[in-house]
Amino acid sequence: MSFLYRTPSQPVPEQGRAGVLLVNLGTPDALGYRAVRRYLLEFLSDRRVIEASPFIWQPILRGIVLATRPFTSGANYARIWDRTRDESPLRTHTRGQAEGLAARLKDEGVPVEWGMRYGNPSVAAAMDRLMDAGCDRIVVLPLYPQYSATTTATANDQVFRALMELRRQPAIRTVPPFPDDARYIDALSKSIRTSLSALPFRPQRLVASFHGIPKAYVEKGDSYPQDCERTITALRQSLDLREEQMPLTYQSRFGPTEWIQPYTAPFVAGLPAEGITRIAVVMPGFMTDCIETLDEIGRELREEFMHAGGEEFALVPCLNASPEAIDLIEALSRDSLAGWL
Ligand SMILES: C=CC1=C(C)c2cc3[nH]c(cc4nc(cc5[nH]c(cc1n2)c(C)c5CCC(=O)O)C(CCC(=O)O)=C4C)c(C)c3C=C
Ligand SMILES: [Fe+2]
Ligand SMILES: [Fe+2]
Repeated sequence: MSFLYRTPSQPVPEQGRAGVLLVNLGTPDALGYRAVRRYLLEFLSDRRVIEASPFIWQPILRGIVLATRPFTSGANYARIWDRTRDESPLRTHTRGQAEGLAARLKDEGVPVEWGMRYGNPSVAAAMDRLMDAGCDRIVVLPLYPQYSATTTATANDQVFRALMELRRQPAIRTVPPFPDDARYIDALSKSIRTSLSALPFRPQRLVASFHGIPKAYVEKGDSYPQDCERTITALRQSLDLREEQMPLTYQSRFGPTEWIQPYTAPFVAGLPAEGITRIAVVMPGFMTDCIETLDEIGRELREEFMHAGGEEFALVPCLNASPEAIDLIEALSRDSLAGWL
């Protein structure tokens, strides 16, 4: 294999061709220690995710963390795994979003591919397929509404890493984050209203839980919490809810350092003591359901809330491949395809 080894199998049409690449986080290929370990090793070796010096972090990762975490995470993945498709929900829903978008863009001859920052299908393979379809310009849509260096930036890094191996590079447009885009807020509002109206109880609180990041990253300039604030402010306005009725919290803390607060779990566990025993939880930062929404919130947090005296707990599903999600993804893609069709 030589440097600059990838050459597309199809020529670019004379008038050029645009394609769209959806990029999501990634998920293990299978259940079991080896597959979960491989995924966690790649994920947690990303220096945008763990900024500590690799000389200090890699021995800890390869020693303590990967000796234990694949077992605990693997048990959690086993609870949410789709046994029929033999894959995790994040992969199913990401594929569903790509297929939904492909159907919308088919008549205009715009191919759509999807790739994962960690694991499979890889971003490089997805890029190859677009180039093989004759694309010379690609819209990259990282599936994160709120910007973070730990997600959006590393997804884009992976795209540009793939470009480094191409003799003939396509033009790239990366879709900006969309924390308070009206079309995103509308899709969320609609999905929340539908979920809440089907509940057999009336929640006293609609808790919004976003994935957290280390506080130090924010102090160094990651604008992620500002984007989460923009989302929640727009969402409260759209649903006509006050701050107290729809509090903002952060979940999924990893490691011993301080992360951005308030933390979802203690916040929710403290609600019954204040007379709040019926809640619904929405996770607007996740475009697809995954281990963090279905297991950490849907199981773990539910148990903690009930144990603390809660009576009713509902989970609002993520947008996944719903028609509202496809409308949103299509609109965002078309913004960046402008002038290319
Ligand atoms: C320092 C560690 C981590 C940071 C920073 C982080 C940021 C971050 N992550 C998401 C979205 C997802 N994370 C998911 C899983 C997951 N996240 C971490 C760690 C950090 N995330 C780990 C170790 C894991 C693996 C699961 C586990 O072992 O607990 C997922 C789900 C993947 C799946 O397969 O279902 C998503 C999605 C965001 C949005 C974010 C920062 C804004
Ligand atoms: Fe994460
Ligand atoms: Fe988690």
